[in-house]
Amino acid sequence: MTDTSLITNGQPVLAATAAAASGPEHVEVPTAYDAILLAGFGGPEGQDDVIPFLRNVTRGRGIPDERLEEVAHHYRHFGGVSPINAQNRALKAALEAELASRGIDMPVLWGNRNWEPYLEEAFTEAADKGYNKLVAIATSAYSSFSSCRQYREDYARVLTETGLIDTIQIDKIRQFFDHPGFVRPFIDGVRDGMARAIAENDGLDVATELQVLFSTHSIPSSDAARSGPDFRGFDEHGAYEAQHLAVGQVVLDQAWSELLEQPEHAHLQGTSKPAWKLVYQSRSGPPTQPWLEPDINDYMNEELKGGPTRAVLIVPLGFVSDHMEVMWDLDEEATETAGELGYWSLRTQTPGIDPAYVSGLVDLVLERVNGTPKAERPHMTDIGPWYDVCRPGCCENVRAGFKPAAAGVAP
Ligand SMILES: CC1=C(CCC(=O)O)c2cc3nc(cc4[nH]c(cc5[nH]c(cc1n2)c(C)c5CCC(=O)O)c(CCC(=O)O)c4C)C(CCC(=O)O)=C3C
Ligand SMILES: [Fe+2]
Repeated sequence: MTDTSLITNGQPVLAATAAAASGPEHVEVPTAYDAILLAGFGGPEGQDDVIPFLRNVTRGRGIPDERLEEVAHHYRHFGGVSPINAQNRALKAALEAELASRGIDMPVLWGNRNWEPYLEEAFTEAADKGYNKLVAIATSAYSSFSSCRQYREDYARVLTETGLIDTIQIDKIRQFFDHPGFVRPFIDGVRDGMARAIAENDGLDVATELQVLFSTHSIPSSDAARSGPDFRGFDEHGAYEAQHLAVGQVVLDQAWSELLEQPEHAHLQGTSKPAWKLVYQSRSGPPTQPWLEPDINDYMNEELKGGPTRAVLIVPLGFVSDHMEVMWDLDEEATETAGELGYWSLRTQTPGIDPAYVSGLVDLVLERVNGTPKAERPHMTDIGPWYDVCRPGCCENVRAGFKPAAAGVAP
């Protein structure tokens, strides 16, 4: 008999692992998935889309249109067009090309949480084509409500609304913050960024005058505390902050050692790496609600100002592509703050469609197809490899309350 408390989305998880009371952490049993679901955030593609898009993002929270219009100005500034849909179209094409080049016959369906093409369309297309077992790639690398659980809740909501909850099984690849495919583009960006900082700032003392700012999306502190499974013993900022700190350290260490391998930088042997700091951006919500800090601009204005800093590298560590938060909050605002302080600054690349990232995502899918044992799964921090199946209560939103989620252990 199967234990029905162990469900992905109303269906028993693989029988081989259903015996464990808390469900499987890593599904080490091959699974014949019919298709990949690329699950995106979605973004507006013109001025008329902006408010309807923001209503979707804030669905169920009853935020008045006047307040949404305040948020809309970032989008309005860029003609009402978010770059995110074009980036997901490019990622879908790149995944298809990578799969084809490896001779893997798996279709890629694309659906967004907040804009066309919606998850509804992707699930309906899957059902029409008889694809009943899907493995999801959500375009978000870390553990938190916004970057993990909210996708899973939307799979459950949409499968329920479309009446497909008992037909389609959806699983997900593990959060990939420390997978080498995701980390490699950041290492390349930081290594090359340090080289440029040295080349463009005469006599720069890297150890004291260059700062590496790893930036990620701030989230409410209550979400941070609930990010990841609580039995892992993370501190009050949860898995979200711990994952970023661990990845930032790896990126800087690896970028530094690759820089020193270059003959023109060999003279840096024996000197100290630049200082680095995890900072946050894109805070929203009422000022009374605590969110993760420090904000990247506050950090420069309050901590770096008046010190020896001459150059900053801004590394968008929390982001998979150059979407609106990167283009606005980093390339406009943080870059302006750095300029006002007289700093040279450079924003380094996101993974986008970097070949390492694309092939890493395909490797992550194949882990699930092949049931790769945990011990053989690549991971660059001690925190990973992350779970295939989210743990009970993982990444819950205490503000919004409990909602059912697919692709995890219930509840
Ligand atoms: C952790 C995180 C990621 C993960 C990073 C990743 O996935 O890479 C992410 C991604 C994104 N967030 C995005 C846009 C928005 N996020 C909002 C609101 C919020 N995000 C939050 C967190 C995150 N968000 C939170 C805690 C809120 C407050 C809502 C609440 O209290 O629960 C709002 C509402 C307005 C506002 O509140 O400012 C908008 C418009 C876009 C699209 C960008 C584009 O169009 O290019 C993307 C990819
Ligand atoms: Fe967001």
